[in-house]
Amino acid sequence: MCAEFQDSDQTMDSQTSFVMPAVPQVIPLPHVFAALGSLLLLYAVNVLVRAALTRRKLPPGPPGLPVLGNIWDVKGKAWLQYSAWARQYGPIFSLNMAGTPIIVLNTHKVAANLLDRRSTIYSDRTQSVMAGEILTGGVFLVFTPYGELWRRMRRASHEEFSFTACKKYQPVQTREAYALVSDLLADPRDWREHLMRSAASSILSALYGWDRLKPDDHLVHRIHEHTGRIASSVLPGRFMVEYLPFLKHIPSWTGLVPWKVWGETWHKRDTAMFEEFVDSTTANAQKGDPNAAKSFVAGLVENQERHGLSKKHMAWLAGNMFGAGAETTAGQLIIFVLAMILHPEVQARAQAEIDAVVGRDRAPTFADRDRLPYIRACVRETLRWRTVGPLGVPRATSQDDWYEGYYIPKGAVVLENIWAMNSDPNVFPDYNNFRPERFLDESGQNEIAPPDTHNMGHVTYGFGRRICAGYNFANQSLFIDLACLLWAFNFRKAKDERGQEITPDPDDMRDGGLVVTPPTFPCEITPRHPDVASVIERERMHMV
Ligand code: HEM
Repeated sequence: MCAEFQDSDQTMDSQTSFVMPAVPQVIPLPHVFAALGSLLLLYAVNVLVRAALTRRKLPPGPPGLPVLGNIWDVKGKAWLQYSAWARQYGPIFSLNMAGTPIIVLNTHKVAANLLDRRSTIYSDRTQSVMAGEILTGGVFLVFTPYGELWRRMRRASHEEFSFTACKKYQPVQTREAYALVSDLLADPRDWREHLMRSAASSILSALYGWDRLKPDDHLVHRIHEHTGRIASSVLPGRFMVEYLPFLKHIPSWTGLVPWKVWGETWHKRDTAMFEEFVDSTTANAQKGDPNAAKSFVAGLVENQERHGLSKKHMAWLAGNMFGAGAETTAGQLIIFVLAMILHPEVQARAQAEIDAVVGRDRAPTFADRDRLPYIRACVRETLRWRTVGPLGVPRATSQDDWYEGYYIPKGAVVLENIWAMNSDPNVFPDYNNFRPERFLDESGQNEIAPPDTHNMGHVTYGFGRRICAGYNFANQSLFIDLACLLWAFNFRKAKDERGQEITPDPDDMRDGGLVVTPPTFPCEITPRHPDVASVIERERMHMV
């Protein structure tokens, strides 16, 4: 990490060296009464609204309790519960969350018909007061309501992350992939940590032009804390203000809303941190640092006027890219390792392709991509087989709509059941198998994809105007990482103390708040040939 970041970070800490208010654990009695009163009022309104809604025909769904509806019906792994309901109620079903309708879309066709083809109605997000308004000040792209500001930020991020623009990040992504190979050679046991660090480092380098991150870098720690704060603040039940939004209007100075003071204070601190990153990147680019000059932030600053974004907007846009891109990409890499140890036949075929095209005297590069169709198919299959975001990011409708005779009211929450679509037996009869060749034509050279999957073969990046803003970058990261990992290593099941193979359960996926990943599992990672270390060190030297 360059000195400017460390210095400026210390300055910021010393300026804000106060004790952060704790989030209140005990709620004062008057609040409780106010809350109960409001809840009763809310229920009464909900009953009336619900009664009005059911006169029109919502999509079918599980019956639920009077007034409260289905709020207690979704337990544990929601994507599995939704997929079971999809089998029972069909491609589109609805739930009643105490008056708020939730519409769940379960097939490619219905999701594409609504989210892609009627995107003006389905591109808003549900609003979270703490995460969307207080902690991130309304400028976090993932949560920003569908409107003018979202459009400006999205256009700016597209210019920096389009398929063509993303090519400028290939050198840092290659550098990170080679560094990952070195880390795994030195310390294969901590493989999961290395994958996480590598994904974070790759995206931070692209955003700010930073050098490779060290494992204990304090800035990464701070940014991860920021992401964790946002992820935990959207958990249901964490803040009462989500159920009683009028509470947000109580001024902070009254001392009655310590949770608001907490959120506002962190918003100020995070804004200062992200703005500092913009300043340092701009300074480094002006000094002639080539990575800073090519970075996402340098691009934003250069076109700031045309994009119509303030410094704060740009700072948060970059911060959001990290939050949305680091753990998701790392999670898919972990899923890939799981697939490799459970499907050695796929691993062998992928390695044969790499040996034929790349050989052993050099490591893979992006220039090999066109000649590695099976590796490209492995990327697609990794994203289809298990996904870090099985239900995507919730949408909200911005006006009433009707679809195949069903009424979808304005303000309904809409969920894309990516899990059900990626494992639809009508589209992928052997959906539980990891079989990359499903995405190749008979020649084995060209990619094929089922309809309504945006030519990707899976819908893991979502749909329509709010489709993942970083998918080109993620696809590039996954390609170069998979190619280098398969070039360098054999992945096998680890053995226990009695010499028995340990087989991880591919269905054991855990919800970590931000991403869904397999729990930690042991894995044996060994170099494929004696020259891996010397070749990768030589490649890394050439990159400096
Ligand atoms: C394999 C890794 C990734 C997966 C599986 C993933 C998945 C998703 C999904 C499902 C959404 C919601 C789409 C929707 O509403 O239909 C999303 C949104 C988003 N993603 Fe990704 N993502 C990944 C990597 C990245 C990366 C690397 C970046 C940044 C460089 C990124 C930035 C974003 C942003 C900013 C949004 C919000 C877009 C908006 O609301 O307009 N993602 N992503």
